[in-house]
Amino acid sequence: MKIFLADVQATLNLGIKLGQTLTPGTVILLEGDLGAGKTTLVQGIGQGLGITESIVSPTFTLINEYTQGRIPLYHLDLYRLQPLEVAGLNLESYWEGIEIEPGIVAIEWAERMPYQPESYLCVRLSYGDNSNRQADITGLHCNISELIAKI
Ligand SMILES: Nc1ncnc2c1ncn2[C@@H]1O[C@H](COP(=O)(O)OP(=O)(O)OP(=O)(O)O)[C@@H](O)[C@H]1O
Repeated sequence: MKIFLADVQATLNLGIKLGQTLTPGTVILLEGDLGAGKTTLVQGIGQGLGITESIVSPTFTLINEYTQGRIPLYHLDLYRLQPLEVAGLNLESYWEGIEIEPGIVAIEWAERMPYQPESYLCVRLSYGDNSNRQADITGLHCNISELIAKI
């Protein structure tokens, strides 16, 4: 499904709806060029979850965890890593909920993952004309039609 995002608020609004709708254990793979709007979407997800802390890209910390919302938000950014380094991170523990409370796992630069979870939502953001953006939402083994009906 393709969604036109006319401005920053439209990107935030999409994230807000996702944050209000998604269930614990959902993995969102975020793809798109530099500045395509990945972090903005996660900021919207945070708002939708009721997180009031400011959400910044974890480019250097790799993972930021926010636990004050409806369910936890785990925000990862793989930009600085090579696939082999990603492979050593044991990211599965985030979506399998091992030793953590299950939440939403949002992964920026998911293209760098050498493997993917068994089920996920993928949001690919791209530049449109006049500096707007487009989101292309796909999914694997997740009920995407039910989700899309809600957003
Ligand atoms: N729909 C939109 N239309 C126009 N500008 C937008 C839209 N969505 C987000 N932006 C703006 O694009 C800029 C980059 O957004 P953001 O930082 O979220 O991108 P990013 O994909 O996370 O970048 P990076 O790859 O560098 O981490 C920000 O200034 C943001 O406000």
